[in-house]
Amino acid sequence: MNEGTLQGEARFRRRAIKVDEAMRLVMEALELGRQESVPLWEAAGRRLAEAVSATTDWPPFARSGMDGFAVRSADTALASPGAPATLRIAATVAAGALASADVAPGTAVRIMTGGAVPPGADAVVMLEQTTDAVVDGQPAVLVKRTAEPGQNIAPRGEEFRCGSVFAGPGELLRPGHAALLGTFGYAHVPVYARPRVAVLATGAELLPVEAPLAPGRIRDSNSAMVAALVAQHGGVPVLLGRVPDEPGAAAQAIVDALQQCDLIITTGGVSVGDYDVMASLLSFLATDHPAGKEASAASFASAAQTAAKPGLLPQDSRLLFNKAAMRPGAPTSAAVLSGKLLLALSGNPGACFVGFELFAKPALQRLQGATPEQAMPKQVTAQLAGSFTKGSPHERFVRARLYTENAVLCAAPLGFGKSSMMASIPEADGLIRIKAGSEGAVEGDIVDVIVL
Ligand SMILES: Nc1nc2c(c(=O)[nH]1)N[C@H]1C(S)=C(S)[C@@H](COP(=O)(O)OP(=O)(O)OC[C@H]3O[C@@H](n4cnc5c(N)ncnc54)[C@H](O)[C@@H]3O)O[C@H]1N2
Ligand code: MOO
Ligand SMILES: [Mg+2]
Repeated sequence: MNEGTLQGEARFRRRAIKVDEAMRLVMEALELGRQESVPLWEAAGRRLAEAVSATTDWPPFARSGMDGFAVRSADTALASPGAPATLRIAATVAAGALASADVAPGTAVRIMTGGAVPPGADAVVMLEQTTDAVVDGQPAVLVKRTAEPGQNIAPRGEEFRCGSVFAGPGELLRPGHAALLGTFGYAHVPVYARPRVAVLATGAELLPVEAPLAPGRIRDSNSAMVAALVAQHGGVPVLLGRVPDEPGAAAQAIVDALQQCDLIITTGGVSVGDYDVMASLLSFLATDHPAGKEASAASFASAAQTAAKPGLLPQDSRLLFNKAAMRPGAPTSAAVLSGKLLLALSGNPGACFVGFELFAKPALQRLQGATPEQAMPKQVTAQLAGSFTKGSPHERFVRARLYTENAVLCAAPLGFGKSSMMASIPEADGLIRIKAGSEGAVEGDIVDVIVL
């Protein structure tokens, strides 16, 4: 593939699809991700891959809820402060031990919180409601009140019956689940694996972060941002660095990424410029490509020098979209390559950020076990604080700060919000959706906002 064809393919006709449709296509293209077993200590924050159930009744034995005395409630039926019941102390039981004697009529067992209630007892009287005594030279206790049957005892199986399911596949594990998993002996937990996400920057102008600036060049900031977003949303970023706008290099990097990653994110080179390498590579999947789908697929394969890896492409490969009716990020593209999702985000940092939130974040959630509904961006309505005009007919995603005033959620558009700008990205709490076809929105309007 020479520069001439690259130019021709990049200019290949593209049809913009609505953002909601694009998000749906991405979601439909994804299967649930890989599963693995992780130590309990790492399980919180992951989604479960299999149902987990109680492996015993819980509590596993009748437990005392107080420090005090295990008694037969009938022995205390007539007790009062003036005429306490006198019970001989038959044994003492700490948590973790079993009493050496049962509670026979006229006796009590001294018991600590968490101790197993001995046979015979049906109530625990708290220490504060008793007085120590000695009767016939034997230790005894005076109980000054009637004990109700069951008082201060957690019966066996009160919370869980053995075998009952307490969390199902796809459920997001919270610290409370960790407590239950620990209780029921799950030292390892079946969860969805953290997806490995290839992060590849395209563009001959890009320098590594550590390099001094040179005329006309800039440092690659998208890789760092995308890697941070991937990690924030549960994935493992695999940094593939930068490739120049050269189809062979880009295709080879992508073919390598397919072998070690679950999802591929590229940035840059998706527009119609002479050197927009991703647009050119993806055009091979378009069914109405001038050269024909097969011919252009072959050109991708040869660009990637995949001869040594037969079968990797173009099986199970298709274009999902190569233009979305949105700004920023109109040229954002997505494809399935060898069964894996490739998201080609715009190089402009603002558009790259928005593209990640709309497409990559949901994809990461889905790969980690979320249902399509759970995976989609969380959207709320808010009152627009400040007006916003727009020129293009496309739907607009405006970086915004969110705050509440008089119990109303407000969204204030941030400055420096152009596609090429990044100053407002760190401050953004949400993306205001300004409807397609509108000329904008005015202060006080109720708008949809994607919460970041
Ligand atoms: N004639 C047209 N020109 C452009 C159109 C159009 O429709 N017709 N679309 C514009 C829109 S909208 C966008 S968005 C950009 C998309 O550009 P690309 O995705 O092709 O990205 P590049 O051309 O590679 O770079 C754009 C811009 O971003 C900088 N960049 C790229 N990669 C990085 C990186 N890793 N870190 C930091 N900055 C990066 C790059 O230097 C450019 O300044 O196209 C418009 N053009
Ligand atoms: O679609 Mo672009 O990100 O507006 O400049
Ligand atoms: Mg470009």
